[in-house]
Amino acid sequence: MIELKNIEYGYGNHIVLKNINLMAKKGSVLVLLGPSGAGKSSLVRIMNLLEKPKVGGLSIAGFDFDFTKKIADDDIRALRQKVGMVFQQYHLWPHKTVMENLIYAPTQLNKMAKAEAIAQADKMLDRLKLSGLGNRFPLKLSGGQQQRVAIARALMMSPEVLLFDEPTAALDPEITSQVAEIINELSTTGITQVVVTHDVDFAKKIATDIVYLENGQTVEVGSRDHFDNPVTQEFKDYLSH
Ligand SMILES: Nc1ncnc2c1ncn2[C@@H]1O[C@H](COP(=O)(O)OP(=O)(O)OP(=O)(O)O)[C@@H](O)[C@H]1O
Repeated sequence: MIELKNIEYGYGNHIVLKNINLMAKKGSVLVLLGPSGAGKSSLVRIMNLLEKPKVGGLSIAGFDFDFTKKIADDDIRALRQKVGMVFQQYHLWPHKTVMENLIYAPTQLNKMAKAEAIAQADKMLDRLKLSGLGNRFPLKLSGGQQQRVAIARALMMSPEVLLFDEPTAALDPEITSQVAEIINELSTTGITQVVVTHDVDFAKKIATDIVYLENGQTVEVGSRDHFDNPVTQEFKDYLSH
C-alpha cells in the first residue's frame, strides 16, 4: 500500500506539485498520466525519496515518512530495499556483466552469500526470458533486453513496490507489450506498481488505477474505467489527442 498525504514540492521557488493526496492498494498498478512537465516524474521519485518534499507525508512498504522532519540516511537505504525503481534509460552498470548487475545489491547490501545470489539471479533471468545472457555486458544487449535486466535487478531485492519512470519510452511497440506482460504478471504476485508513461495504449494494458496530472495537481483519479468514462474535460482532451 502507498499513501501520499498533502505533498507539496518544488525546485527552488518553482512549485511543481501542489496538495497531492493519493493512494495505491497492494497489488495495484497505478499509472500516472499527464502532459510534459505535469510533475509525474517528480511524484514517482518522491516515492523512493530521490526527491524529498518539505511538506506532506508518505506511507510506503511499511514505512511512514513525515516530510516536515529530517529523514535519516538509514531509513532511506532501508526504504530502497523494499521500493525498487526502473528508469527509461535502464541505469545499468555498463562495466559489470548482467549477472554482476543482478547480484551486486543482494550481496553488498543484504549480505546474501554469492552462490545463493547467483542461483536466485539465474531464476530471475529465466523468469524474464534472459537465460544465457548473464555473462554479457549491458551495452551489448538490445534496449528491451536491458530494460528486462533492469526489472530483474530490481526484483532481486524482493521489493514490495516497484516504481517505473517512462519504462518504455525508448522501446518499440512489440517490446513495450512484453514489458506490459511482465508488469501484469508481477501484479498477480502482490507487488504494488506505479508507472509513469506517455503511452496511453501501454497504460490501458496495465492500469488498475489512474491518476491524471496537470500543472502539478491531480485532475482525475480513479479506476481504469476512467479510460472509457473520463470525467473531466482535461482528461477527455488528453485521451483524444
Ligand atoms: N531537477 C530539476 N530542477 C529544476 N526543475 C525541475 C527539475 N526536474 C523537474 N523540474 C521541473 O519540474 C516540473 C515537473 O517536471 P517532471 O519531470 O516531474 O514532469 P513530468 O510530468 O514527468 O514531465 P515529462 O513527461 O516531460 O517527463 C517541470 O516544470 C520541470 O521543468
